[in-house]
Amino acid sequence: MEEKRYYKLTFHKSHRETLCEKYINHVLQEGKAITVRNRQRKLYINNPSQNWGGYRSTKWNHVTFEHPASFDTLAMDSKKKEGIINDLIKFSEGKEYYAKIGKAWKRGYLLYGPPGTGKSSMIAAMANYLNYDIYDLELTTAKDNTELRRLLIETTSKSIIVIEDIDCSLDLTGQRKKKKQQEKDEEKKDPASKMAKGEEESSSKVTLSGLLNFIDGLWSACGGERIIVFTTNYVEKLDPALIRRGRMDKHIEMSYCGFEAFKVLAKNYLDVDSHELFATIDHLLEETDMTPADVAENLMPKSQNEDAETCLKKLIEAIKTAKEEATKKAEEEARLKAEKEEKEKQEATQEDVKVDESLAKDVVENGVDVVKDDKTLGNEVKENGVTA
Ligand SMILES: Nc1ncnc2c1ncn2[C@@H]1O[C@H](COP(=O)(O)OP(=O)(O)OP(=O)(O)O)[C@@H](O)[C@H]1O
Repeated sequence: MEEKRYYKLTFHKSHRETLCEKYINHVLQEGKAITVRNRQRKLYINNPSQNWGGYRSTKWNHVTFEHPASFDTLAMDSKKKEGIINDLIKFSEGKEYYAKIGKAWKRGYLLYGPPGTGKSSMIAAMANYLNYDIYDLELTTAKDNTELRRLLIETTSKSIIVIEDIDCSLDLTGQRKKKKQQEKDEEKKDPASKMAKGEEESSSKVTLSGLLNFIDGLWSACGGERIIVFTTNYVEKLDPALIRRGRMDKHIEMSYCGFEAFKVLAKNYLDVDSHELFATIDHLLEETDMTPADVAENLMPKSQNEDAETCLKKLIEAIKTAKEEATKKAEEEARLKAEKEEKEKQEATQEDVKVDESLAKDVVENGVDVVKDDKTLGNEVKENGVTA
């Protein structure tokens, strides 16, 4: 049995009011805050449903969440960062507000940007900032919408539910309408294909509507205080229904490393606030797309002998190389494009020649017609002339 511990307070009766009204309340609130602060946060990962049955089995496996990322270590534009922090604070303190406006206490974030720009780091920073658990939902592991619902009902409040690379998880992209049309066309040609597909679909599919229901549905009102995060490298591929405001309330672009983001990394990795090489780096980063992950990798000292200056020089070389590669790539792309255009032009000319040839043939034939027509006309004129 849990040991019950207590403290005995002795005080003069003149302090009775202060003690009962203020002090005890303060102690209770501090106690709760300490419990929250010391709570070990967890990272949950969903189990495939064949492992759900049996003794002690669960839908989610968990490990202790110990990612060190924070908003201080996150390299991005400071105003943008501040905006996100304020948004999170407003959300986490918004219980009454959400109740007042009649909305479930949840918020959706869409994080998009190229690989290595810090989407995962941002999620970790959010969880650390708010002291929330993370549910890393692997959609392809869920067999269908019912399983998805059962998984979500088991999530607890004060949590971030993450679906990474949503564009790869399922066929939830803007392509679905085109694909449906294609399928319809195929079915018209081969009705048997419909049946085969039906079986396939029922064996494993979380659908777009299932996912939308997951975001909007009634379940999300149970317990509240949940953040839903989708990440993607290709925001333009996603179905607009999935990311419209109200579902994904805040869209956050994680972009290539700018000078401000670089300064955060330089401070974190090298403990340097300013350096004469900063101006060169600022200039180079303006012209070159480099992810914070690449910048960080170059800034990290690889041996005891590498000091801040060596690492900054290393970074300058890396950006220059990246710039050269980008230029070469752009030139190659331009060359291929020009080649393609030239080929298309030639094909069009050949097509024109063919058209000209067949036209010439027609003209020869039509020429005969014209002669014939002329004859007819001549006759008519003659006749008219006679009539006249
Ligand atoms: N904005 C950033 N601030 C600080 N570190 C970053 C940032 N972006 C990337 N990094 C560093 O690069 C590593 C990879 O970044 P991260 O996994 O967060 O990127 P990602 O955008 O989620 O990539 P992917 O799309 O491939 O999952 C991180 O561990 C971190 O060290």
